[in-house]
Amino acid sequence: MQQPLPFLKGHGTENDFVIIPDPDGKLDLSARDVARLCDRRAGIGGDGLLRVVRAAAHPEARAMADEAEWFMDYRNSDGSVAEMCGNGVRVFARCLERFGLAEAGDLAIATRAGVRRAHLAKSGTGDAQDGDGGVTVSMGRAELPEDGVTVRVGERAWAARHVSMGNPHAVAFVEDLAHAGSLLEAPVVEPAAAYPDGTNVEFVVDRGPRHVALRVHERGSGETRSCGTGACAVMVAAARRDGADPVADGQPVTYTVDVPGGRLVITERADGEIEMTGPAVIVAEGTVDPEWLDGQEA
Ligand SMILES: N[C@@H](CCC[C@H](N)C(=O)O)C(=O)O
Repeated sequence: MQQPLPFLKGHGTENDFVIIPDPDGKLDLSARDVARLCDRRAGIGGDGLLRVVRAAAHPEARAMADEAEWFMDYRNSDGSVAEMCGNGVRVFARCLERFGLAEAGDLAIATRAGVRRAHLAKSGTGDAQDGDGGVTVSMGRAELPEDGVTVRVGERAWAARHVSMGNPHAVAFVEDLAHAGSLLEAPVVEPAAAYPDGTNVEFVVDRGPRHVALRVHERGSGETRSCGTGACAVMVAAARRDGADPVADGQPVTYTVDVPGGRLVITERADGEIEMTGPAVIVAEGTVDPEWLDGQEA
């Protein structure tokens, strides 16, 4: 890489991202490059990376280009690719506004899990957390395979619910979030065959009626301060546990989901579509030294 590489840094409920604009899809960011950029000590630092690419310029998104101009190429902090990132898609929408590539209002974003539709409140309106406008995203429908899954941390084990939000989740209701321990290592999820590509794991407690709190261990990133797809998976698992099924009942249901880094409000509509609202904040912008990125030192 010869030229300084522009980047932004942003977060949604403290799930933080390095954002790299690459409209024409010219950059070849290897897993190693991503891991170096996301390194909190030797790099910029982030739970993941969002590359902003025109859908028409990316082989995985070309088929969506008629519906969505921009593709969110999301990578976990270890460099692995994931299908979807819920906090990331809000921050991505905020970035498009920041770059002048989209205006506040409605916009479609292509992801590996399909097109997601976002509604951006105008920046600086002060009508959401962090002094910035909130973003609402239609996250698609949840899938709930009926396979029995167990999550284990040390000596403790919980029955968990398998939920797909385009990416995989195992949701375990626990008595105390501290029971999940340090989460420095990935929880053991069994049977492993239920998740051939690994999984994100959420631990959930009740806070009140239709109000829960979670901790999450993310595939490819470790414990993070928030996971948007995870919060949606938790919302749906909690609703089913509480006997609510909006498609069957013809009634939408809304849960408040607290995460270590803030709060998300999530509605499952009567047509099954899940809508998540939360903050999306850009905190910095700069350039990466190409010599550092290309260098050999770890
Ligand atoms: N933090 C994200 C999820 C990112 C992807 C996840 N780690 C995976 O591998 O599926 C979110 O906000 O949804």
